Amino acid sequence: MITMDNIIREGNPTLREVAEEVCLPLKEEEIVLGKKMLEFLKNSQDPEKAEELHLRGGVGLAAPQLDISKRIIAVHVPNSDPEIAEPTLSTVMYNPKILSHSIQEACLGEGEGCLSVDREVPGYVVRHAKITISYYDMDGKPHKIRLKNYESIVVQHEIDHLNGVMFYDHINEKNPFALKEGVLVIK
Ligand SMILES: O=CN(O)C[C@@H](CC1CCCC1)C(=O)N1NCCC[C@H]1C(=O)Nc1ccccn1
Ligand code: NI
Repeated sequence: MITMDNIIREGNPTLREVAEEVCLPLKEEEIVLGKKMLEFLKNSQDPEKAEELHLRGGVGLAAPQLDISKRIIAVHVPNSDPEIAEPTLSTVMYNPKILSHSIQEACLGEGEGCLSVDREVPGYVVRHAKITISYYDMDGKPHKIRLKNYESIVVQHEIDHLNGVMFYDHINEKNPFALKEGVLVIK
């Protein structure tokens, strides 16, 4: 089972590498890894398990964060409505690829963090507001989906990890909270 001890921190060169695509059909170990990444996210969002296992709550995880330089990400985005248990997006993506994106940009009003970054880095991380992505799931099935708002931000943060990009690379150094006209701020 994945715990915080398995997550590498900034300074580890793997976080700055461009990860390798996985080959289809997926290897058994790549399917098992995907399942374990998704399980980590679910555990991290379960109060009891998170406390017991000392997990920081996460909505996304990329294989490079486990020192595995492969293009595999997992996302488990809970519904913003606490009444609804069903997550809005919960899946493992192999070879995720942004096919197209909106001109409009967006950022999280609270900025971003990263399980591989043990410090606060204030500032807006401006990303594409909407993206169309392709990926393969654990069964090797191809998907093409459109994402917007919070899910779009989460997936972009994860795909960045596959390209050696950290969230703070996007923050305006001169004025971290500078916002161009028309950038959507997501609460
Ligand atoms: O690459 C992947 N990562 O680095 C884990 C990150 C991914 C998100 C950061 C911004 C967009 C994707 C992550 O999840 N976090 N960042 C650090 C601490 C907080 C945590 C988080 O946002 N938790 C959360 C949010 C809502 C509900 C439940 N938990
Ligand atoms: Ni991260």
